[in-house]
Amino acid sequence: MTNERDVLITEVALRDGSHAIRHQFTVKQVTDVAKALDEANVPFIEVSHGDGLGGSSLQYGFSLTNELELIEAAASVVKQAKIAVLLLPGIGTMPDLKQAAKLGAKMARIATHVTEADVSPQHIALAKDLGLETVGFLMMSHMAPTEKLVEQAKLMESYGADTVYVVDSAGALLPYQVKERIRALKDSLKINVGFHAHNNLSLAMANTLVAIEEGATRIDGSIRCLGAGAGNTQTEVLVAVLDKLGIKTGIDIYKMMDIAEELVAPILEKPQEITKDSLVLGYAGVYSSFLLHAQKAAQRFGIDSRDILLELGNRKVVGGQEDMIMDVAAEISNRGLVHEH
Ligand SMILES: CC[C@H](O)CC(=O)C(=O)O
Ligand SMILES: [Mn+2]
Repeated sequence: MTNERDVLITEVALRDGSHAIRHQFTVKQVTDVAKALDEANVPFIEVSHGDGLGGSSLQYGFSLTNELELIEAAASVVKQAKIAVLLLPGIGTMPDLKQAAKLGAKMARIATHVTEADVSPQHIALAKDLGLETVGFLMMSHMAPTEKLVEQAKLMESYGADTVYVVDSAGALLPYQVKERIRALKDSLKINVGFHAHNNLSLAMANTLVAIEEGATRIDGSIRCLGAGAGNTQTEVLVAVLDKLGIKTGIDIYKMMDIAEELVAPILEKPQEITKDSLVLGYAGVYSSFLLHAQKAAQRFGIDSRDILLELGNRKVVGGQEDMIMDVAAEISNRGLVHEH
């Protein structure tokens, strides 16, 4: 395979996909998938709890396997790929990042809400000090106007990030909105621009292509759509589409198809598709990682999960406010009782 790449893909199934399987990855699953992705020449493979380093908790869901063990295992089987880790300041800590680097992580993605880049300077600086390739990851990008996004991206650039990502956490952005955001970042930043999609409105591929057209060179995908909500841009499909467009990823399409079919499909509890709930995530602009939490709350209170998700969207609830999901479910359920009597 060639190492000539126009676009550098980060495969996120072993991190974003953790949400979809309730953080139940085993060491064997992670090593098998990471080794195969490495052999397919994927340049970056992200491994962490779905909510990033330190995410294993009552609030976000306990991991079956300690993520540090998963990171170490993945790092031990890759030859050319770099292992990336996600860190949300406030969930993960500086010691977590140091430990991940010691175990073989080579890229740190520091994620904040789109209006809160100013919580990330210490983490970005530490990642750089550790010699890691450093990415600023602006989540829920649909919630801020483009000027705000640019302001926040510039902050991350000033802290030392090598790349800033527009992250469509809810899968809520429409193609023209992606176009405007990526173009504005390309016009305002000197560093790389990246894009991370969720497929809740079936727009992940279209949005990713628009982002690339506007100059994004760092792109996330999840193989077999193993990501939160309806998953991300499906990596093996993206690799094929980019190949048809003459855009080089350096990734082996046949190997990616085989990994999707033979290694990743069996990990899924059910095939990834746009269900009524994942559609509502995109429609209402809700964090994709809230999906299973909302379904659990709906079951507990005997209510429709779509009502919970719509209300979370109305309230503009963001990452870190997972406890609101139960609160909202309880309120909806109480309101229901009031109506009945
Ligand atoms: C909770 C972290 C989140 O899953 C990061 C991410 O992939 C996103 O915001 O889309
Ligand atoms: Mn995501």
